[in-house]
Amino acid sequence: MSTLSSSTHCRSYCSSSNYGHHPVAVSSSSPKSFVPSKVSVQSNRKSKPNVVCMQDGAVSATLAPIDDKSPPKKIKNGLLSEDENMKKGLLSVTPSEECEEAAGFGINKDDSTVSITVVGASGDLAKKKIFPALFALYYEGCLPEHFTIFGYARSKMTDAELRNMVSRTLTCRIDQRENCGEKMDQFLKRCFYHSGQYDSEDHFAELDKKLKEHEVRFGWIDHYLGKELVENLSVLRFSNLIFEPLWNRQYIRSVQLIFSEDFGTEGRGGYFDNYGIIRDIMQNHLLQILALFAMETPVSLDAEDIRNEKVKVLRSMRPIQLEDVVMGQYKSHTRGGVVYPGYTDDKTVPQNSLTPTFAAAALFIDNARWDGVPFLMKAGKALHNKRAEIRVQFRHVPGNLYNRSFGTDLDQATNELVIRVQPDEAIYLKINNKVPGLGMRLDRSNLNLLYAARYSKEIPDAYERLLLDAIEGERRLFIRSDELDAAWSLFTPVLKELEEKKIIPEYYPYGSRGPVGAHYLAARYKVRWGDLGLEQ
Ligand SMILES: NC(=O)C1=CN([C@@H]2O[C@H](COP(=O)(O)OP(=O)(O)OC[C@H]3O[C@@H](n4cnc5c(N)ncnc54)[C@H](OP(=O)(O)O)[C@@H]3O)[C@@H](O)[C@H]2O)C=CC1
Ligand SMILES: O=C1O[C@H](COP(=O)(O)O)[C@@H](O)[C@H](O)[C@H]1O
Repeated sequence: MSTLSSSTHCRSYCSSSNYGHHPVAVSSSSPKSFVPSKVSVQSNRKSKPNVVCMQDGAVSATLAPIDDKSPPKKIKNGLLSEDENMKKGLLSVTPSEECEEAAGFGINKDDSTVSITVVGASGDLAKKKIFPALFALYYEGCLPEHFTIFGYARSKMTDAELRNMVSRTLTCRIDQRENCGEKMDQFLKRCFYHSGQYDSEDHFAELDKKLKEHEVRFGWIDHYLGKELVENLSVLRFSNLIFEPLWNRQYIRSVQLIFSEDFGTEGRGGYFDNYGIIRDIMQNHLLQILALFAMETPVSLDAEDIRNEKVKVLRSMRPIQLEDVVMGQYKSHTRGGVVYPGYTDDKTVPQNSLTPTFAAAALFIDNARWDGVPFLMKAGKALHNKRAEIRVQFRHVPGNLYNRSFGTDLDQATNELVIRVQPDEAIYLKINNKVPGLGMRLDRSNLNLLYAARYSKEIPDAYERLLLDAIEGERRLFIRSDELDAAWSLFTPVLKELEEKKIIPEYYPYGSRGPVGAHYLAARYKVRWGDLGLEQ
C-alpha cells in the first residue's frame, strides 16, 4: 500500500474565522479554508494512522499501514513512486535510551516504515527547523530503521539539489561524536524531492480520498508546546506542593506571557502581512501556553484529559475588548550607523500596510480560579531582544512587617516567578531577602534554576519532540479541533474589529521596547510588565 502526503497551513486554514481561502475538505474536522503552507511532514507507520497539521507551521503527517515486503515508496504525480536509491546504503542507528523512552516504542526494532514528507521543503522553516530536527532525531537513533524523507514544494529541484540545500543546514550540534559526517551522508541519502503545488483542489481531493482509505485522524500541533519549559509547566505545577496551592486569584495578581524577537519580518513580509502578530504568535503560541498554565488538574496525563482541561479554560475566557488591545508596527531606525529597515520598507509589504508587528492584550478567564486576574500578552518583532517567557506576579504580602524597608515602591517587593522559555532556559523566583549585615535592609534576590548550569544535556529543539510524537501518534501535544475553535472564537471578533475599523498601529523604532501603549494597558490593570525593570 502506498503512502501519501500533503500539507495544510493551519493558521487561517484551521480557523473558524472568515480568513479562509480555498474550501478543501481534508477531513470532517478540517477548517473551511486552505492556505498554502510552508512545511508539512508526512509519515507512515504500521497500525498508527494519523495526520498532523502544525498550527503554526503547517505540518501534516499521514501514518498508514504499509506492505512490509514492498520497498519504500516515493511521491509520484501527486504522490508516491518507488525509488531504488532508498534501498541502498542505509545506516542502522542504535536508538538512545532517552529516545526509546520518549517515543514509547522500539524504534529500530521492528520493520515498519516511516515516510516523512516535508511540504514547503525549499522554505525557511524547512531549512531552519524541520530538516535539522529530523537529522537530530536520526542521529539519536529516534527514527525507525526504514525511513525516508520527501521534500515537496513548487521550486524545481533534483534530489541532489535538495540534498545540497539540506546539507548546508545540518550541523553536528548534538555532540562531537565521531561519524557525524558519515551519518549526515547517510541521512541525506534518504532525502528525496518532488516538485508540485499544494493549492490544487485536485491534489487535495486525491489526498482526501487516500486519507479516508487509511482512516486517518486529524490534528494540529503548535511548536511552542514542544518547548522544554512549556512541557515542564505541568511538572512544575502538579509535581511540587509549593506552587499549586498558590495558583489562583487569591495569590496571583497577574500573569504575563511575553514573546519578543530582535529581528523583523525580513524576507517573510509577504507571508506575514496576511496574518500579523496576533495570528502569528498570540492566538496560537501564547494562548496555548496560557491554557496549559491556567487549566485545572487533569484526571491523568493522557492527551484527552489534558485537552479537556485546556478547552475548558479557553471556553471560559471573556471576549477580548478592543480597548484591551494595543497594536504596533516597527519603523526604520538608525543605530551605530546601521540603518534597520521599517516593516513597510520590505518590497513584499504594501506601503500602506496596517498589519501589526507588535501587539499587547489583556485577557481574562471568567472562572472561579482566575476571576479578575489579568493575563497580559505581549508579542513583537524587531524589538530590543529575543525572548519568550511567562511571568507570574504575586500579590502583596498583607500587613507586611517589612513594608518600611522597601521604600515607597511596594510593587518592587512582590514575588515573581519567571519561567524563561528561551533563550537561556530558566525558572527563577524573586524573593525578598535580608541583605547580610548588621542592619535590616532587604533586597530582591532570585532563587535561580538556570538550565545550562543544572543540566549538561543540550535541550532538543521543539520540532524534534513534535516530529517524534507525530511519527509515534502521540497526541499530547496536539491541539484538538474544539480547542482550535475556542481559540479562534476568542480572537476572531477582535481581529475583525481591528481590521474593519482600520486601526492604525503605534509606530515603534526597530530595536526598541515597543509602543508605550503597552505600558498604559498594563497600568489600566494596575500592573507593570515584569520584563521592563532593571533587574529582570
Ligand atoms: N520560518 C520560521 O522560522 C517559522 C515558520 N513557521 C511557520 O511555517 C510556515 C512556513 O513558513 P516559512 O518556511 O518561513 O515560509 P517560506 O515562504 O520560506 O516557505 C514556503 C514554502 O512553501 C512552498 N510553497 C508555497 N506555496 C506553495 C504551493 N502553492 N505549492 C507548493 N509549495 C508551496 C514554497 O515553495 P517554493 O518556494 O519552492 O515555491 C516554500 O518551500 C508559516 O506558517 C510560518 O508561520 C513557524 C515557526 C517558525
Ligand atoms: O510560528 C512562528 O514562530 C516563530 C518563532 O519561533 P521560535 O521557536 O523561533 O521562537 C516566529 O518567528 C514566526 O514568525 C512564527 O510564524
